Amino acid sequence: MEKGQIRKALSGFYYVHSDGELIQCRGRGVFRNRGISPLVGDFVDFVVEGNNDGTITAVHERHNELVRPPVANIDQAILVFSAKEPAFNTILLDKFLVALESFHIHPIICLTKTDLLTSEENEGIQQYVKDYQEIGYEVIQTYKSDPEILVKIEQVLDGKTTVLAGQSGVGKSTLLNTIMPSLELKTGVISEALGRGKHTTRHVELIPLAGGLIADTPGFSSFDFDTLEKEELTSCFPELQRLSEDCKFRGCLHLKEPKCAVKAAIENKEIKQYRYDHYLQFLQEIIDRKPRY
Ligand SMILES: Nc1nc2c(ncn2[C@@H]2O[C@H](COP(=O)(O)OP(=O)(O)OP(=O)(O)O)[C@@H](O)[C@H]2O)c(=O)[nH]1
Ligand SMILES: [Zn+2]
Repeated sequence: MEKGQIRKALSGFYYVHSDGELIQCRGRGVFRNRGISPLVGDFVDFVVEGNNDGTITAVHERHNELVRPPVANIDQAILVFSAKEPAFNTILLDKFLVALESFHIHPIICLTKTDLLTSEENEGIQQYVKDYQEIGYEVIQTYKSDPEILVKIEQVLDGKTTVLAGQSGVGKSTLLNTIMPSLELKTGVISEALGRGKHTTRHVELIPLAGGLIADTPGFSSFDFDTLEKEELTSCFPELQRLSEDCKFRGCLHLKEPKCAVKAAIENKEIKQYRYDHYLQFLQEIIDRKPRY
């Protein structure tokens, strides 16, 4: 029995990477019966049968998985956000950050379309960049055909499995094409109107790049708070999480509890008011959510 990782799935075959080779494997019938379907990114056991062919016999436990693109065991996401067109929006940014944190996918913020900013607009944006860097997020700034982009993200990609995430039109495909010109993804096509993205016919593949793996299909373009519990929200805001260790009560939601370190930090202007406001807004969305049965 051998071990490897599924790097690509196509027409009923899984291409398992093992010892520097790609072995074409079939899934076993048992997967279909149990409703498990192997995903790109899965670490698997397989048996070799004949010349570079094999059968997957077991799928190892997943660290996480995404639906769009369908890929498992992701370390990090490059969260693509445009500085303009569509406008930079901290609520949406925080929503994506919370989503990724809740999936245990490390977010890296990539600000695109910086070429569209006037110097005045850029000043405003740079203030936000500073805010997010102070929280601890890495922020990469770039624009279409930025000749420096690979240098900027090389270190980030090294040793990690990365996906690109972000809302429609922010430049995800443009960025992927710049770092991997051989992909030739279509850009600027508004396809969501038909209810199906232009990427649905593409098969996701994990491609080696700069010492890591990157999913060739961007995705993860929206998120609601369906699966998040209100007690988990603090941990999705790194600066609140750090402070909450000093809150008097375990499970403090930082609303009106006495001796709350988060409220104190707001008073002292140690953390940004808008981040706390977004925390409150998301908390309310979770509280108002219809119970799931
Ligand atoms: N001016 C400018 N335009 C850009 C930049 N990046 C992307 N665009 C344009 O923005 C539009 C959308 O870019 P895409 O790369 O298709 O965006 P996307 O995030 O892949 O969009 P979806 O596939 O809908 O999710 C295209 O017309 C791009 O040419 C940039 O840095 N500067
Ligand atoms: Zn508190």
